[in-house]
Amino acid sequence: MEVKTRAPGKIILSGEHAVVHGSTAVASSIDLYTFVSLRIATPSDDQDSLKLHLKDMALEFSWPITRIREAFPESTTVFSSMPTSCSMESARAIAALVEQQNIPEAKFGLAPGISAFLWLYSSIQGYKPATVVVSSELPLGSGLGSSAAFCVALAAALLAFTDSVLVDVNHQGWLSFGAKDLDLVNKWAFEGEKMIHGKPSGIDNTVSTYGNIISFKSGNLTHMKSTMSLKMLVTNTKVGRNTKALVAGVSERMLRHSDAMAFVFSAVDSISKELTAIIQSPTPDELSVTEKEAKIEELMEMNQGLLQSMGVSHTTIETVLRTTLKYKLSSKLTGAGGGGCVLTLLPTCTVVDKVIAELESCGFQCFTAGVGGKGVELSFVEPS
Ligand SMILES: Nc1ncnc2c1ncn2[C@@H]1O[C@H](COP(=O)(O)OP(=O)(O)OP(=O)(O)O)[C@@H](O)[C@H]1O
Ligand SMILES: C[C@@](O)(CCO)CC(=O)[O-]
Ligand SMILES: [Mg+2]
Repeated sequence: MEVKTRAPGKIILSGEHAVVHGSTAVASSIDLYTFVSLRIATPSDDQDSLKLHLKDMALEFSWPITRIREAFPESTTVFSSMPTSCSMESARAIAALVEQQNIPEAKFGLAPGISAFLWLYSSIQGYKPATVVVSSELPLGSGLGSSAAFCVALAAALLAFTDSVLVDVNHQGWLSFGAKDLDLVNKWAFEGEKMIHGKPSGIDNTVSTYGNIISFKSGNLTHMKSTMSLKMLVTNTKVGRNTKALVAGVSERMLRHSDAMAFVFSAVDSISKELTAIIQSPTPDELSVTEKEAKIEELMEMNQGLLQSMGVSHTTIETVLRTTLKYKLSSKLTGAGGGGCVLTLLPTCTVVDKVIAELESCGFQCFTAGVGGKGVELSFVEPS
């Protein structure tokens, strides 16, 4: 028996970085997914290793089960219902397991993801030989939550073969988890995110797990009932960056200028709260769709200004802002910034061809994202 899971990426409409420091943020899942398939080996497979295949990168890793057992002598599957943080000792053992794999230098950025995989696997499945295959529609390290989608899809697949969750193995097609099981997937995914981001707020794994549009503050999620359809253009500047380093940079600025940064974070909190109210306010009783869109655009511009003051914008992001403004469109970075992706609100009836052509002539890549779909799902596949 094999299980396949898919977990969506996300966009942050307002509040990235400030959310790490306790402000409200608003995020939505998008219709681009990371897929994980897990096949636990049976005795007839004669397999005594744990294999990880990163399909998009054409990379395959393999660890003898004896090495996994030595690295995690405490690990047993009884822990699968108790999400646990990776200890310093386990982190050292994982670093040694990753080092042995001789990752090509250009792909060193994958090491934190592989470490998260080893922690989640050994904690949830223990010492079983298995093959895990990962593929993704999301650009990695671009602000669309690839790390969270990876951890959520992985946690979901690993938990599907434990007694800690209740799933119907005979169901045909994509299947959702129950509410309690989603909570468990989310908690384990957060443990993985910690190994990739250092100090994540939890918003990315939460929106990838539950889907939809959410508002999030201090670890608490509120599902939003949007009364309008939001159309977003996503522009990938293709400038690589690392969320962990950017989050650490904002925290350092916070330590240097704590009073000023507290005001910045508080302003972001107000922006997210106002955005939450607009997205959910009934139409046309209060505001027309056009009025709502104009308000959202203004809030996005204000949020972008505050992100600049946190030090996480980038010259390429500024180029996207200037270009879209020529077409009277408002934009902000999304995710950790420092490059990566920029969001542009596309108000009703906007013609996008010209702005996309101009952005792509700068070497950027544009696409429109389906906003607010389902969260993580799973599907059981019979062996061929
Ligand atoms: N499909 C995948 N396969 C393997 N590793 C992955 C995959 N997706 C993400 N990762 C891991 O996550 C890292 C990228 O995470 P990072 O948090 O820096 O960017 P992001 O999640 O795409 O953006 P943001 O956090 O701003 O939304 C990769 O370098 C890798 O370690
Ligand atoms: C930059 C950040 O706010 C969002 C990254 O998508 C980090 C986090 O909340 O964990
Ligand atoms: Mg990430």
